[in-house]
Amino acid sequence: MQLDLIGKSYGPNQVLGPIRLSLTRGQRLAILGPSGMGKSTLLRIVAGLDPQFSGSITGDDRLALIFQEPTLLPWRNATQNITIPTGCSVAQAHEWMARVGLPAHHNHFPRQMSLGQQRRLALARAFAAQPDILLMDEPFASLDGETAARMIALTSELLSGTGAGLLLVTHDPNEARALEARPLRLGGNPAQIQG
Ligand SMILES: Nc1ncnc2c1ncn2[C@@H]1O[C@H](COP(=O)(O)OP(=O)(O)OP(=O)(O)O)[C@@H](O)[C@H]1O
Repeated sequence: MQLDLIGKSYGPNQVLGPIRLSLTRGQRLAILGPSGMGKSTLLRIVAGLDPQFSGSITGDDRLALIFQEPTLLPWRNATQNITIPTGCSVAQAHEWMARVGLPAHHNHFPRQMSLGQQRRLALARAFAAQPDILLMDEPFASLDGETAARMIALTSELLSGTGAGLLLVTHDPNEARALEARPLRLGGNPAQIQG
């Protein structure tokens, strides 16, 4: 994936300036910066969710996206939350659930699962899509320290096991360090990557 961003504005407000990013399988990058700096805006552009920017994105990598909220389907059980969006088989969904530590939750609905379990299900769903690059927007926020540390370790293990790359958006440099992601700090107005 190669991003050549010239700029991104919301109406008259230019949020992002020129930014070049390139990322491939096996590489890990973290976009750091304070609240409101444009981190989520940048990730949404990379994810293809926001076509309204000037510049270009090239590459045919398969992407999977994880937001802060697990964004699960409330009326589908855990297995269907993986099979429906990814098109994988039930057996594959169950295998991913086992890998994230949810072997006994096949028929649970999201509301019957803790936030930490829902996050693990979202992680299983993302990997079931067999991404080349995983895009994550503050995925460990609002988890207690121990749960966040376990999720980070699990994410790192699955990235290494599958060879997927990572683009992580976070305000927390410790998360980037724990995931061995190269930190890129957004700053300035409009925001760019600072030296
Ligand atoms: N849909 C929108 N319309 C107008 N302005 C927006 C929109 N989305 C974001 N912005 C503005 O763009 C700027 C960057 O927002 P963004 O959410 O990308 O920042 P962030 O670094 O991800 O912040 P946070 O860490 O708080 O999530 C902010 O000033 C925000 O108010």
